[in-house]
Amino acid sequence: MSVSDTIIEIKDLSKIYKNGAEVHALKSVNLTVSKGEFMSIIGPSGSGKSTLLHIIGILDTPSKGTILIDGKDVSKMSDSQRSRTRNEKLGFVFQYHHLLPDFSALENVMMPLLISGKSDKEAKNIAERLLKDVGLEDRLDHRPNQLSGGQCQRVAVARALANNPDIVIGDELTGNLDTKSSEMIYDLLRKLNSKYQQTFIIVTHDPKLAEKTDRIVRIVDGQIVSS
Ligand SMILES: Nc1ncnc2c1ncn2[C@@H]1O[C@H](COP(=O)(O)OP(=O)(O)OP(=O)(O)O)[C@@H](O)[C@H]1O
Repeated sequence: MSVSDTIIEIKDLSKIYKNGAEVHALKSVNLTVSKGEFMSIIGPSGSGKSTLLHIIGILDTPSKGTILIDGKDVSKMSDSQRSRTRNEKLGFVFQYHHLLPDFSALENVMMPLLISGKSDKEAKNIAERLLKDVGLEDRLDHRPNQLSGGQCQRVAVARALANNPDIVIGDELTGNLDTKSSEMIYDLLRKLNSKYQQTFIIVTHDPKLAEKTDRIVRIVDGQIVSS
């Protein structure tokens, strides 16, 4: 693998939470992720999956070790550089969709594009294309309460892709959905991964869903035990 194929490089990374009893949530984790990988992180409850995902998403900082995103050391960045990198390079989908209830599907996907300075017309074109990609071209004007749970998550996926991030992160993104809708979302992610060549990193409890990804990273007690 050449250096330019690497999008995330994690070296000797540890996370210790110190509120009350010390918890060693991650212990000397090493992980290299290539551009365009479709990867899942699995492991028992409390094993450190979300902690690792939050550090990759620049939502949290390691206690020790380094994380390079696209060759840049995130641990050495100022707060404003961290925010900029997060906005430019990362897209997020969480267990709950966090869509704005008073806005339509189209407006929810347009929102991050308008915030990043796109014109109304550009934002609308991109949002329409992405909502078509997730199979919701006939639901553009529906608000979240007029959509099913699976459809809301599909809007959330379209919104995460709006600013064309290099890395899309999903934390138990199908945790509230039934098996059929969950599988549909994973098949959709696979399709988007092939179409846009973005890197997908998804935390899940469900080994059957993880099987749908190209690489499974298994964490037990803060350590990667297989990859
Ligand atoms: N903010 C925090 N403060 C203190 N301890 C924390 C904090 N967040 C997580 N932990 C602890 O760190 C460990 C790893 O938690 P983490 O949420 O990363 O696990 P997880 O594998 O994602 O679990 P789950 O599958 O149940 O969501 C756990 O023991 C947890 O109690």
